[in-house]
Amino acid sequence: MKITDRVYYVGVVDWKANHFHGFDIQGTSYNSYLILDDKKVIIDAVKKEYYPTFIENIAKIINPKKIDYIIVNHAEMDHSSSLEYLVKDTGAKVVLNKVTKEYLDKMYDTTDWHFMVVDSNETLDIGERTLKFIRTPMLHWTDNMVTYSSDGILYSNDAFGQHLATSERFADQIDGGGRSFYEAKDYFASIILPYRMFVGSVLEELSQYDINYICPAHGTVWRGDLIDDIIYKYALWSSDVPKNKAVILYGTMYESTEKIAYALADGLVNAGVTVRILNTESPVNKIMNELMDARYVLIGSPTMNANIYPPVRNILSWLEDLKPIDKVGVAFGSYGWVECATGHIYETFKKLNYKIVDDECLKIQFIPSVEELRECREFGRKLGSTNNKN
Ligand SMILES: Cc1cc2nc3c(=O)[nH]c(=O)nc-3n(C[C@H](O)[C@H](O)[C@H](O)COP(=O)(O)O)c2cc1C
Repeated sequence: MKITDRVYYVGVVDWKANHFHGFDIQGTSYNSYLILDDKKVIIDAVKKEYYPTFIENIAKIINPKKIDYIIVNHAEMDHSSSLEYLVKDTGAKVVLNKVTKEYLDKMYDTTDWHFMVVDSNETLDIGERTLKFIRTPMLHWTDNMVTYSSDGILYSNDAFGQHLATSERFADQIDGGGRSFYEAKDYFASIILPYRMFVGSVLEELSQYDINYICPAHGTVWRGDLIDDIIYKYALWSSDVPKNKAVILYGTMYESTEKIAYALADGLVNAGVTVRILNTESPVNKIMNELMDARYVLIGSPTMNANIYPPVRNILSWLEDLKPIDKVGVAFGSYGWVECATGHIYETFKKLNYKIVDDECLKIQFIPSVEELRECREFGRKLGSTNNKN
């Protein structure tokens, strides 16, 4: 499939992927691009099991033996595990930075591979186009880089990517880009978020280039007005500026904690706060997608075996790792005889430096009464009405 003049999509759409290291997805794609200039270049590869389709896609356009270079922007296996076959079938030189080389040498038998090791800002002339390599370490591995082609194409690897399986190749072809933006946010919230402090300098570096297409390694290609929009979104998502929004997460065995969650939501909505309620067993990427830009995080858990309910503990550990910051934290829950869950939630809030708002009315013995729920509703209303800006 053609992206632009003599640039082709040769990647593979994975329609059936529903899991990606702990995240729930509805398919994805492993994107690879073929540039036909004086030199023939492949940018990034696909997962090993999709190699037959990948090489067939290439062979439909050019004899694979004519490929001169394979650019490897990132060593992660979803892009690299087919390289052993691709290098053998093409005989092409592998262009990568020294960290990526170190990782590939560990992962595969690279004894017979021919390498060209490049550093940030080095260039490679391939005819009419010049490729420039720009290191983007920690977005999202230590080895990442992007490749800018002088015809205005940024091959961004995982940055600006989305887990999305579609027959359309361009973001603007699906809901005017809406679906791609949603999935890009999901991807950012679950994969890029802990490294968001590195995003600003990368965006600044990229601002000096004319970009007509952003071709990521997953999902759809950004072009036209959507380029500025996705760059703006990356700046926004990495800024930690919250909306007047509350995310209420809860686990429950017999729905008492759920009743508290709904009462808190009622109060917050009354105070004009946007509310999202999610069970802690929801996919973590869906939770993080909503939570990332919320001001209030309210987490509820029943007490179970003198401890926190395990599905809630699980989400606390994701929070500690992905580190969404600058939030107001509230813990709540139902218990039978001795309340033990909320202390664990507050421990996480403290680690993340959240402003904690606490009240005894949020710990309820067994099934909440009408009066207890009224108090929770009132708590939610006050929380949303007070200026809790950190
Ligand atoms: C398997 C199990 C273990 C429990 N362990 C405790 C406990 O150690 N301490 C306690 O105070 N309550 C305990 N409870 C009681 C629950 O905390 C109580 O029923 C609470 O209302 C459940 O809230 P939920 O309806 O949101 O699940 C336990 C309940 C179950 C089912």
